This record gives sequence, structure tokens and C-alpha cells, in this order.
Amino acid sequence: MTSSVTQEQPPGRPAGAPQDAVPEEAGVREEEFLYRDASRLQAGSLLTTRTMARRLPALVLRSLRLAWGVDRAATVGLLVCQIATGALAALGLLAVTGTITALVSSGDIAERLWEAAPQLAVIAGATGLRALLGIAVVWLTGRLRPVLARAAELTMVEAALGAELAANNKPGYNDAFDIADRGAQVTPDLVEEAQDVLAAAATLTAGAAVLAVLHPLLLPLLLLACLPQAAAYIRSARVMYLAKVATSGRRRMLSKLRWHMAYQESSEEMRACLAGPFLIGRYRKLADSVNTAEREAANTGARMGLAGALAGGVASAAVWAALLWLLSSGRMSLAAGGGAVFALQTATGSVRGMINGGARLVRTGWYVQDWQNFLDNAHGQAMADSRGSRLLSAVPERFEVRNVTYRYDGAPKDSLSGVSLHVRRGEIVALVGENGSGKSTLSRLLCGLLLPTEGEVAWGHTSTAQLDPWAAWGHVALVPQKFTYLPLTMRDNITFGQGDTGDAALLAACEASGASEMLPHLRSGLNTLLTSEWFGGQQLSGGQWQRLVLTRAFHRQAALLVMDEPTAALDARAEHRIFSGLRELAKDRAVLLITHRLTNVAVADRIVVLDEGRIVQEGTYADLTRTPGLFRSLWELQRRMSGDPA
Ligand SMILES: Nc1ncnc2c1ncn2[C@@H]1O[C@H](COP(=O)(O)OP(=O)(O)OP(=O)(O)O)[C@@H](O)[C@H]1O
Repeated sequence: MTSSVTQEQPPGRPAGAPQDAVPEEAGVREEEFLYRDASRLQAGSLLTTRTMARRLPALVLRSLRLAWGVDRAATVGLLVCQIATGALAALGLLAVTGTITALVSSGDIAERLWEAAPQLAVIAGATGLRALLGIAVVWLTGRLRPVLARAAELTMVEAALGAELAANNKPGYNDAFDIADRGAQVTPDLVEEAQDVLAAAATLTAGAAVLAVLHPLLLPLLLLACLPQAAAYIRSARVMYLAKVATSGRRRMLSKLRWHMAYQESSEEMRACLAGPFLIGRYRKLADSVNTAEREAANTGARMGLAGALAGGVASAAVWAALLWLLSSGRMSLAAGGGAVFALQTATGSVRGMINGGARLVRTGWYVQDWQNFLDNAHGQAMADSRGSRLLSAVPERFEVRNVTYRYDGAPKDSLSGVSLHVRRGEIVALVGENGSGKSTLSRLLCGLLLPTEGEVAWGHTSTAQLDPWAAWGHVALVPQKFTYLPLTMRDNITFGQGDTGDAALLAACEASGASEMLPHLRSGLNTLLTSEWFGGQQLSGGQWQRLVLTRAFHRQAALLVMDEPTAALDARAEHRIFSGLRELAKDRAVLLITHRLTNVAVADRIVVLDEGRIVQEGTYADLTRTPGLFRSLWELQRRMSGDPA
């Protein structure tokens, strides 16, 4: 065997293979290709401006409803302020136009000034009030924004928790979540932008009224003049949005890379495996490809904006030329012309405001639409849709998988095929098999976390598909292979909010799992914060965390106890404690035990052996160790490795 490490190369980098070299495929670099989601891009590109314009009122209403739900007073206050601001701007515009008309008309200047005085008072009053309203708008926005954004975020989490576990495994789920999350963040923008457009519309209405009175030709000309710019703004907003959708997978990967490179969980491997420099190289490449896509979008957007501005400029010149023509041909008096100039200026400003606001509204609307799609379950599957709401009348005695087949979404083959298994309360069933044989999948089905593709899982006489899942999971205690440890106190990490029945019950569960041994070393016992990320907290070791997760399961008085590799991180004494206490625990529980340590399954009443998603053997420990087959060959291997001559 030859070493691929040479003197010249940094350790870990194979000779002749620069670490940045990646295969090219049809001009797309490998990593860029990996994190693309063509279906999302296609769905995004199908969302046209017209569709969005149709959906906008409903989107704004839904966001307003959310705002109403979180802060009614601020929502109403903002609406009133914005409409009043628009109305005052309109009033001011009418007054200014009237003043100009009065001032440039013929007659004594003192008389003209006297005539204009009430209008001047209106202008002063309206300006002062608008300033006050402006302050109120800033205050109310500051009050509503954070609450609304948090509320929108929470709706996302609730929707995610309410979705089938299977939805989480769907390709593209996380991208959809991320994009929807951005939608949730900009929900307050949608409300504000809608109000801005409303205020601009009020001013425009006044300007339009003035222009229509001065000459009927001016208003349609003005609107026509603004159309090209409006179209350009909206199209460029769409280009930017599509660039964000196209790069969403890569941007999510970038944030994952940042997380792994900077945070504690991966810090050991980043250093010892020299993964840091490699991942920084990967980060740069991905970031380059995202930058290129976003820069291209920005260039296209700028080109569209420029074309719109040029067309708008030509059209504005035409409007002013029309006004000059009206004045020079005597079709409009000079006094009316003065007012028209001001009204045109203001109305143009309002139209621009509306266009800007409208384009921003549409752009934000695209994101908010993603948020609402997520909530409406366009991407995932709400459990409320796929399951019933039946409650169990009694604690089930028997949990059964009947002729079940399961295939994960997007997977090339079934993970389980025609599997049947049952476990009764008071019984321990062990599930064994090689990696990837389907053990965890089967346990997820038995717990009702997944619903079978074919076949049925029944608790007592009720299929898990008919049960209210949240009520049903009250009967499950699960020790998953990849468990969750949160920066909470030990007490909270054990109970997870599931009814703290008092310290005696907690301590008994700690005793059963061996977690009691670490209690004297924790600063505040059960109330110690289990993390070193915050001051005052204490971090546990891997095995200590596993003891805690076992405590979590033992503390729940659940009829079904599922343990997937529950002792992988435990020392020999701790492992012995778990297995010797299991029979006692199984007195009134149905226990499903998954483990690769085959001597441990002697404790089980029955052992079920899985191979490539099918049950290939079933029997007692004594039967299976005597009978030639998969179990015996794996068991013998382990015995030989441990030096057992038998
Ligand atoms: N979330 C998932 N999405 C898609 N496929 C999955 C998922 N989880 C597992 N699989 C696939 O299902 C098959 C069975 O996996 P499972 O985790 O049930 O095996 P296992 O027997 O528990 O393996 P191990 O002993 O390694 O824990 C594997 O081929 C795996 O690739």
C-alpha cells in the first residue's frame, strides 16, 4: 500500500488530486448542480406578474389579519394614519393648486392674497398634521413590525410541526421552508407597502381630480407616461426574485457550511480532519456561483430599469409638451396652467410613489406567497389532512404492523416490503439487522410517526392513520438513534414540558437510566442549564446525554417504549444497568428494542431479524443462536471479535 501523502503536500490532500478539482457537467460545476431544485425554480417561474396581481389583495388581507391578531390597535392606527396622510396630502394639493390659480389670476395683489388666505391656512394645517401623522406612523410601525414578524415565524413553526414527518424527508422541503421563512420575515413589509400604496393612491386621486378639471387630456397622458416605468420595475423585481429562488439551495448550503465551520458541534472535526480549509474552498466556490447569479439578476434588473426610465422620460416630455401646446394654443388659461404645473408635479410624484410601492408590493408578495404556500400545505402534508381524529378509549394492549411496505419520498426503492410484526404490553421485542435494513423505519411506523405506503399499523383495533396523532403520541416513549439535546435545564430536558409530576418521579427515572450518578456533579441539580454556550451552564458528555434521553423515555408513563440503539454511547456498567432493568420496565409496557450488540438481545422475548427491508428470521435468542442464518452469523462474528472461543 503506498501513501498518497508527500512531503510537499499538506497532510490529508491526496497526490495528484487538487482538493478544489470537481467534475464539470454540461458547464455546471458539481456543487452548484447538487444544491439546485429544478422543481422550485419551475414553480417560481410560473408565478407571473398577472397571477401575483390577482393574488395580492388576498395576500395583503391575510397579512393584515395576522397583524390584526397580534396588535389590533397598532394595525387600525396605522391604517387610519396612512389613509389620513393620503387625504391630507390630497387636501394640501387641492389647496396649493387653488392658491397658485388665485395668485396668478388678474386683479389687485392684496385682494388675491386675501382670497388665497384660507387655502394657505389649509396648506399649513395639512402640512403640520401630516408631520404629526408621520411620527405616529414611525411609532406604530416600530411597535407592530417585530411582533408581526415573530408571529409569522411562529406560524411557520406550527405548520412545520403539523406536517407529516414524511414531508420533512421530501427533497426540496428545507428549501421551501427557507424561502417561506424569508416570506414570513417580510410579512410586515407587505402590510406597510400596501398602506404606502393606499396613501399614494389618495394623493393621486386628488391630483387626478385637479388635472381632470383643468383639462381632460392631462390625466390619461400622465398615466400612460408612467406605464413603461411600472412594467420595468415589476419585471426587474421578478428577475431578482427568481434569482433568489434559483440560488436558494446553494444559499442554504452556504449557511450550513458557515454553521459547521464556526460552531461548537463540528469544531473538533473542522480542526483534526483539516476540514476547515477544504470547506472554506467549497464555500468560496458556492458563494461565487451565487454571486454570479445574483449579479446577473441585478444587471438585468438595472437594464430593465434603464429602459423603463428612458421610456418614462420620453413619455413625460410628451406630457409637458402637451401642456405647453394647451397653453400656447389658448386651450388653457395661464392661471389654470400654473395650477396644472403643480398638480402635474405632485401627481407624477404620487404615480411614481404608487409604481415604486406597487412594484415593492408585488416583489414582497412573491415571498409572502411562498410563506402562505407553505402554510397552506402546498409543499408538505398536514397531518390534519392525512389522518383521522380518533382518540383511544383505552391504553392499547397490542401494537401491530400488518404487511407493511414503506418507501421514502424520492427514494429509489422500498425501505420495507411486506413486513408484519407485533408487540404486546409486557413483552420485549428486539429488532436486529445490518445497517440500512429498515429497523429505524419500522420503529417510526410502529410509533405512528410515519404512515405506511401499503399495509396497516394498528394500535389495538385502531389504525394509526385514523388516530389523532398528538393524542396518540401520549402513549409513546421514544429513544431515537439521533436524539435531541436542548440548551434547557436538566428538568426541562427530561420532561419536555410533559407534566412534571414532581422530583420523586424524575429522580426514579434518573435512577433507572443511571443519570442519577451525574446529578451530584451538576451545579444546581435538576435545575442546571445543560450547555456551555451560556454562562452558568454545564455541558454533558455524549454518554451522559444518552442517559438523560433514556431518563426522558422512562419518565413518560407510556404504553409503547421504542429504543433505537439506546446504549451506543454508554459505558459497560451503565449499559448493564439498562438491560438488567428492562424487564421491570416492560411489566406494563410494550418494548421495541433496536440494537447491534447481539448479546444484549437475550433479554427479549422475541427477536425479529430484518434484511433489506424484509423479515428473514424470527424467534427467541436460544432458537436464533442455534439456527444457521443471518442472526447466527452476525452473532458469531461479534463473539469472535470479543475473543470468545465459542
Ligand atoms: N429520512 C430518510 N429519507 C430517505 N430514505 C431514508 C431515510 N431514512 C432512511 N432511509 C433509507 O431507508 C433504508 C432503511 O433505513 P433505516 O434507517 O430504517 O435502517 P436501519 O436498519 O435503522 O439502519 P442502521 O442500522 O444503520 O441504523 C436505508 O436504505 C436508508 O437509505
